[in-house]
Amino acid sequence: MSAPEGPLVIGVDSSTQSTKALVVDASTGEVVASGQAPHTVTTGTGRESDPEEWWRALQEAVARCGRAAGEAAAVSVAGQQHGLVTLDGDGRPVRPALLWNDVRSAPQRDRLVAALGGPGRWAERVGSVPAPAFTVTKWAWLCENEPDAAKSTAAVRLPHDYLTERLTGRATTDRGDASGTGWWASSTQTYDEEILGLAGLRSETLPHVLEPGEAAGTVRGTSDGFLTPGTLVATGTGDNMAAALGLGLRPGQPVLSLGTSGTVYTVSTRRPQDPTGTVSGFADARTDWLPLACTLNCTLAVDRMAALLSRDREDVELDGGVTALPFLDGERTPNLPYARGLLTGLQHSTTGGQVLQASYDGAVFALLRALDRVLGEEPQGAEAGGTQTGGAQAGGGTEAPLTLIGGGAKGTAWRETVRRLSGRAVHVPRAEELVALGAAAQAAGLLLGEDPAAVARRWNTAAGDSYAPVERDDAALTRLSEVLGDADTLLNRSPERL
Ligand SMILES: Nc1ncnc2c1ncn2[C@@H]1O[C@H](COP(=O)(O)OP(=O)(O)O)[C@@H](O)[C@H]1O
Ligand SMILES: O=C(CO)[C@@H](O)[C@H](O)COP(=O)(O)O
Repeated sequence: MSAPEGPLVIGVDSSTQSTKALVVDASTGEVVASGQAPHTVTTGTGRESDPEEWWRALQEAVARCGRAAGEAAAVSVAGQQHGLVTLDGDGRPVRPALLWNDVRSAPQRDRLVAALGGPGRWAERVGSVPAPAFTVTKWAWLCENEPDAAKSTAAVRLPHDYLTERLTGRATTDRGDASGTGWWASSTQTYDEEILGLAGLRSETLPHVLEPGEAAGTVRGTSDGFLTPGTLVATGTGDNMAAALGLGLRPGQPVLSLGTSGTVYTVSTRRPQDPTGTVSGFADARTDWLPLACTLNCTLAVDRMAALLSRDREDVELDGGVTALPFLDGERTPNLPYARGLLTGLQHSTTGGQVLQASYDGAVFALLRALDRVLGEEPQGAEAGGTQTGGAQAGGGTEAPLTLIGGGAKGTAWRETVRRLSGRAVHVPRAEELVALGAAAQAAGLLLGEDPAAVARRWNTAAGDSYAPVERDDAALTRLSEVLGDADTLLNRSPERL
């Protein structure tokens, strides 16, 4: 590896399953070192992680980058969105963080939506109709179910806020991640006092929202020595906002992220306001917007099905006539918090490979159903000929290709399922860890005084392999739509009847 041409920066992705750190040459975008450390996520009725473990994992992942990490001039931390981190007066976690994929706050979500005046009011004011994934519903759940923990809470942070504050000692966040809380209003770009009142949260417990391009601070001497004191710290942001930076995404370009969560999103110049709640109207990490739909059941659900079938994740078979809706954790898109996995169409002739392929189909179908609505949020991004179940007409035509990122993008079965069910061209960047790369671009932008998306484009991070459109499998899409409709009662069964 050649000697770095420019200053080094560090990008961190503290996501659901692990922390990934990249040391990047700010001039060329070359990844000169990388490190990863796992997280523990509870698997009971809730989904929780210990913020202190995230901090240890960050230190471990950066330490695994070796000496180059100590030479970095700037760092940025991107994190899984929405997580509720509650800190006591000494900055210590009051309890484990409630994660984005914990759906226990579904009842509180329903009550909060009604209390403000219904989905339309939320969409217009906040940009999103909150899902149980949102921080505001989790806080309401905590107040009702663990009042002592709520009373002990002196500060509320998102995952990336918590880690950035451990570095700098300052309580800050950014508009991108703030837009996933449910109490930051995209209409005013401020915390919404009425919503905070409905949730019973004091605004003084929240961090300051930095402007895009501002510094969160510098690494303080007491940051356990794994980074050089005085290193610049950028705002950080949510993981999907960081990935958009990492791709240097332009308005209207659709992205499908296949990670622990599945997400479909684009950058939009128009503030999203979807009253159906399918599209969350997030802010991006710059000055635009990030209309996004998210599924709870993506790579982990399909991996679980592969394990149940004792099959390798690539060992699939097509055309089995089997239909699976792998909603093992409940589902967010569509909004089915109490759903469980559903399999139908099984016959004596059905094979394990067909069941596994059906699981991929169900997971990708749930994402593609939202694609048109996501793209419809961008004036010039609205694409001709889109349909509810997959976007473009067969053959792709003039539509922008679907950019595929996340761990699942490395898989052939995932990629081919997206091609077959979308009928669109698919582009897979060679760069991995786009979230961490986006955080690195943000750090480089702060250091060099550049737009981070322009930095990513200068680094040519989106370079990769393109796959031509194939005939869209309309029969599979129709079958999936019909099963989803016919199973509505089953998928909405209340928790006590599960
Ligand atoms: N080669 C691969 N083929 C298919 N899937 C993969 C491959 N490598 C990793 N994955 C999937 O990627 C997932 C992790 O994706 P990632 O984006 O890193 O997660 P996170 O959302 O936590 O950041 C794993 O759950 C795994 O199922
Ligand atoms: O909830 C969302 C987006 O609204 C998720 O995308 C989380 O941000 C988790 O991200 P990953 O850990 O799957 O990357």
